[in-house]
Amino acid sequence: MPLIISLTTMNPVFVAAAFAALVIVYRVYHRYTRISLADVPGPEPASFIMGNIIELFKGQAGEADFQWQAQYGDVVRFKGPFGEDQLIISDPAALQYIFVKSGYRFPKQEDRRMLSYLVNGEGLLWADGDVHKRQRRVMLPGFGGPESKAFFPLFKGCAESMSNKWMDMINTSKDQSAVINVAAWLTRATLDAVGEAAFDAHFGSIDNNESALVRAYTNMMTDVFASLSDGQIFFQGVSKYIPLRILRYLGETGNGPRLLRMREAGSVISSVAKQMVEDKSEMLLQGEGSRDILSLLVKANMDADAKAKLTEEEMIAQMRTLLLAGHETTSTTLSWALLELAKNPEIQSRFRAEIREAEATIHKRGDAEFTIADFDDMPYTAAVIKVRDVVQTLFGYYDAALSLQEVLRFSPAAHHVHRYASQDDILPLSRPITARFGKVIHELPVPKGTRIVASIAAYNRSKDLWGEDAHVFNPERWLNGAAKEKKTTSLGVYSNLMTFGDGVRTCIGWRFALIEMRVFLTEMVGNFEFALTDQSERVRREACMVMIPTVEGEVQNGVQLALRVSVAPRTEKEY
Ligand code: HEM
Repeated sequence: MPLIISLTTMNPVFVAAAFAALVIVYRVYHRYTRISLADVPGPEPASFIMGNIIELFKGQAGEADFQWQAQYGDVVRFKGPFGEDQLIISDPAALQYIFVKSGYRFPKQEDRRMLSYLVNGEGLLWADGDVHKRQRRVMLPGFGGPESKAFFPLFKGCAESMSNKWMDMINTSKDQSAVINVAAWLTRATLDAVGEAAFDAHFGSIDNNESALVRAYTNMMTDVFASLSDGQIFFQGVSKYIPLRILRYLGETGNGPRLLRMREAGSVISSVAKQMVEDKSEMLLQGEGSRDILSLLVKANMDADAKAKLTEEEMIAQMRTLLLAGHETTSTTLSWALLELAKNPEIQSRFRAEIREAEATIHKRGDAEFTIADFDDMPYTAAVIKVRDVVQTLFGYYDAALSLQEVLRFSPAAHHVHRYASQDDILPLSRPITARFGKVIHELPVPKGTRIVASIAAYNRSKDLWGEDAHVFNPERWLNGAAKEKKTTSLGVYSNLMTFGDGVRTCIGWRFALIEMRVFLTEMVGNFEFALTDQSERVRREACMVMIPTVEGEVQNGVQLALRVSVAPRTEKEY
C-alpha cells in the first residue's frame, strides 16, 4: 500500500521511465542468462521473408544439412519465413529424446500431415496420437519377423523376373552389355514385390509398364515434389499459418499441375486398393485367407473390438500408404546401392565373391538354393550349426559385405523427418553447444511450437559416430567394428542408424524392407556387373519426400539411374 501510494503521488513521466528501465534491465538479464533458439549457432538468413528455407529445401537431399553440420554442429538454428527460429537436428541424444523418450510429445506438423493426407489419405503416415496408436496396433501383426521372412520366396520371384528381363536385354545387345535405367526397373519390381507380399495381388509391373497402377506411380514423387519453385517452397513454409480446412480445400480442389497429378494418381490407387480390400474381406469371410499383409490386417480388424476397428476408408488409406511407402523407399535404396557399387568396382567384386562363397556353402549343404525357411524349421543339430553359419554369413557379415548397412547409412531414403514441440520442453544434448555470447549449454530449452527437422542424412554422416571418413562410402567400417565402437547413444532399429526412424513411429516395414533388399541385392550383384555411364556424374539426390535419383538438367524425366549392366562372370565350378 505505501508503495502504491508513493507511486501514485510521483510524477507519471518518472514512473513510466523507471518502468521502462526495469523492463530493459529484465530483458538484458534474461538475454544473458536464458538461452533462446536465436542464440543457437546457425546460418544467416538470405532474407527476413524467406529465411533459410530455399537453401534447405531446394538443393539436393542432405546438401545443406551436411554443410551446416560441418559448420555449426549437430543442432543448428535456421530461419523459417518471417524470422521464425527452427532447428535441424542430428544430435543423437536430442533425437533419442524426440523420437523415443517423448512418445507423442513431438508430433508431425499439421501442414506436413496434410501432405500425407493428400498423398495417401488418413492412413498411418497421416495419423497422430490415439488414432495413430489404434491404427498401428491393427497394422502391426502383418509386419513381425516371421511374417516378413515368409515373403522371402515372393521377393526372390520378383527379383528373378527382373533379372530375366535384364538378361534378355543384354543377350540381344551387340556388346553383351546394356545401359539400363536400373532405378526405373527397381521401382516397378518393388511395386510388384509389395503387391504380392502385402496384398497377394499380381500387378505385373515388370512385364507391363503401361497398367493404370504403374502409370499412376511412375514418377509420381518427382512429378509432385521435385524442383519446387521458390514460391512453392515459401508456400509450404507458411502453410502452417493457413487454417487446416482451407489448406485441405486448396489441396482437394486446386488445379495446379502438381495437385492434379497427385489427385489423379490418388484416385487410381484408391480404386485399386478399395477393390483389394473388398475382395480380401470376401475371401476371408469364406475362410480363404492367406499370409499376405492385407489378409492379416483384415483379420486383425475383424478381431479388433468396435472402438479399435479401422473404417473402410482407413483400410484403403493403409493400402495406399503401404503401396507407396513399401516400394519407393526400397527401390531407391537399391538404386543408390548399385550406384555406389558401380563407382567402386573393387568393392563390387568383393561382394560378388562373398555371394559366391555363400552359394558354395549352400550347394555343399546339398541345396540348390538358399531358402529362408531353413532357419525357422531346423532342429538344433550339427546341420543347424552349419545353417547358422550360413545365416551368419548371409545376415550378419553378409549385410556388411553386401554394403546394405553402408547404403542405409550413406543414402537413407527418407533423409528428413519433420516434428514440432507440442509443449515447452528441454532437449538433452550429446555434445554441448556454444551459444551466442560464448555460453556453453548442455541441454536446450525448446519453446512450444518449435519446428524441428530431424536430419537422418546428417545423423548417419556424423563424424563423432562414424569417424572422419563418415562422408565416404566404406562398407569396411562394418567389418572392422569401427562403426560399432563409436556408438554412444543407441538409436534406431537397425545398426544404430536412423534410416528407419525410431520410437512410436518407427518404420513398420523395416524387417520387410531388409529381407526384400537382401534378396534383390543378392540376385542383382550375383548375376550382373554394374558400371558407370556418361550420365552418372550428373545423378542428383532429388529431395522429393524420398531421396530419388534423377539427372541434373533432366529432372522432368523423373527417376533415372542409367548404369551399364553386363553378365557377372562365374567360374565353371560356380554354375
Ligand atoms: C529402405 C526402406 C525403408 C526406409 C528407409 C523407410 C523409412 C521410414 C522412416 C524413416 C519412417 C518414419 C517416419 C517418421 O518418423 O515420420 C517410416 C515409417 C513408415 N514406413 Fe518405412 N521405410 C522403408 C520401407 C518400408 C516398407 C517396405 C514399408 C511397408 C511395406 C514401410 C512402411 C512404413 C509405414 C507404414 C510407416 C509409418 C509408420 C508410423 O507412422 O507408425 N516402410 N519408414
